[in-house]
Amino acid sequence: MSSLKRAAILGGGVIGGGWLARLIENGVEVTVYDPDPEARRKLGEVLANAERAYGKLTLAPRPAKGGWRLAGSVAEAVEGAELIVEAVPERIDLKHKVYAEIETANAEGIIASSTSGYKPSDLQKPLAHPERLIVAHPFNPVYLLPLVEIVAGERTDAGVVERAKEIYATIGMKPLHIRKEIDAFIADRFLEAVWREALWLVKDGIGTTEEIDDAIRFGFGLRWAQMGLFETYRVAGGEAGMRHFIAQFGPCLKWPWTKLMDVPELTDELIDMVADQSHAQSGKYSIRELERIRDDNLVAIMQALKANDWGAGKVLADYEKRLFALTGTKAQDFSRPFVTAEARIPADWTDYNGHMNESRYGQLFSDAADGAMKAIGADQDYIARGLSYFTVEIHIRYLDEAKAGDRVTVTTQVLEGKGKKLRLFHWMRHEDGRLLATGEQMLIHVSLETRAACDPAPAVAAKLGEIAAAHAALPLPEGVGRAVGQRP
Ligand SMILES: NC(=O)C1=CN([C@@H]2O[C@H](COP(=O)(O)OP(=O)(O)OC[C@H]3O[C@@H](n4cnc5c(N)ncnc54)[C@H](O)[C@@H]3O)[C@@H](O)[C@H]2O)C=CC1
Ligand SMILES: C[N+](C)(C)CC(=O)CC(=O)[O-]
Repeated sequence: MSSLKRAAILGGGVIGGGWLARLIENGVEVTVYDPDPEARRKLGEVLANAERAYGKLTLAPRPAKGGWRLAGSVAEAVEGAELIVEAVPERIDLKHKVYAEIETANAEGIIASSTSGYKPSDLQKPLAHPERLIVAHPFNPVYLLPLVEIVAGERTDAGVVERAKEIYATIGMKPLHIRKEIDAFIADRFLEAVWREALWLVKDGIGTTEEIDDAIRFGFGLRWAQMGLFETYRVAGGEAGMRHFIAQFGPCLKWPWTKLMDVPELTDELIDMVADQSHAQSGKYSIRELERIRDDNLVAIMQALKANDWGAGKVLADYEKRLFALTGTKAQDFSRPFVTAEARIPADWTDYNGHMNESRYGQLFSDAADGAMKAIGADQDYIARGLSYFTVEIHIRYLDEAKAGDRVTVTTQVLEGKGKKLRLFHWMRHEDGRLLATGEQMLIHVSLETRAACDPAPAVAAKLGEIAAAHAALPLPEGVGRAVGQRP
């Protein structure tokens, strides 16, 4: 889906692994370099968690997963890559060393540093081609959180910034262009402030790590996830909004409500205190388990926000719209059964029998009916004009099992398409062509205003008539007109 075909990742740790997952889940081929002998195992575990989370996040038809491999050197990894993601540890000498190695093998790819705080002008200083370096600062888990802060250095080419923004948008992200360079950009200045304050609160014995986390997650953390800070405080000002808020709470800014001017020294005693409290708080889970808990919660939050077309949920909705539009524009031969739905089965579609639950077959056939409606021009715009189709009957035959992660495709034949009636026959197949289920479905064209049956608009009737006439020449599908309990 992304016009980006090939990327390289240097550093396959927490952030490099997250980038790898996001890129391959969007069909990009990736080569990774990481000197850690454990890199393959660690990346494999991150990718398994990411696949699970992505499957829950969206059902939109994503492209076939991109492949990935480990390279033996930086030079080997970056060869031919359009995007070079640098995710090595936060040390500028190391980053400069890696850039020098990149320059021996790749002169054109965008170098996108994941740095949490170095200014791009400092990062690009020793480069022969500094114009192609940007900061693209992501947030953990990179495969789920949409924000990426894009920062250009003094010598970055404006075209590189634009191309990078386009790439990140197509892989489901929200590129936020930070127009002025500053250490730690926007988000990390915040996180750093909160982190410093929290360390003081632990050191001074005001709260444990768990109590501090509770203060965030039961209260303002929920507000921040959906409205940020300024909008939240505007609302907190009541009807008089921001001006009243500042009038009321402005004086506190001069009271001793923060320790931000001072940083607690990271003594062994403080480190032990934080680490021990953190272990008491959540040591019963492994890090991978905690990642899965975090991912499930993030998916639920983003889906809730999507339902409200708001914030991170709107980014998800726009990403899905783009994916659906791409499927819609695929050239199809409508004289034969055509593709109406595609999906990779998410883990939570499976049930206690260890396979896709029966209700999800119905969901996929419902998606297929939407695909057929789109094919005849009964799309979102048409529905917005007050016309649509309602399903009045469906008969499903469950012929095989599908497991989490399986890719399935539905093709559809129009059995009848005249006047108000639309009768469809769907085949759901595994990737290798094995039949998984069939569905025969009757839909009736309706006015959404009167909720009663009516004829379709002329353009839809004409397109449907064209496809129905072509399909009338095809043999009737095996299984048409089947009733429950009927033997073959
Ligand atoms: N962990 C976080 O929450 C975030 C980190 N970042 C930034 O991402 C970058 C990477 O951080 P993490 O992934 O957290 O670190 P990490 O320690 O998890 O991973 C770094 C990886 O780089 C590898 N590495 C070391 N030298 C290398 C070299 N010469 N070439 C290739 N790989 C090499 C290491 O083996 C390791 O696997 C840093 O710049 C950091 O500031 C950005 C956003 C969030
Ligand atoms: C702690 N940190 C500075 C590495 C955090 C980030 O850079 C972003 C994040 O994911 O929190």
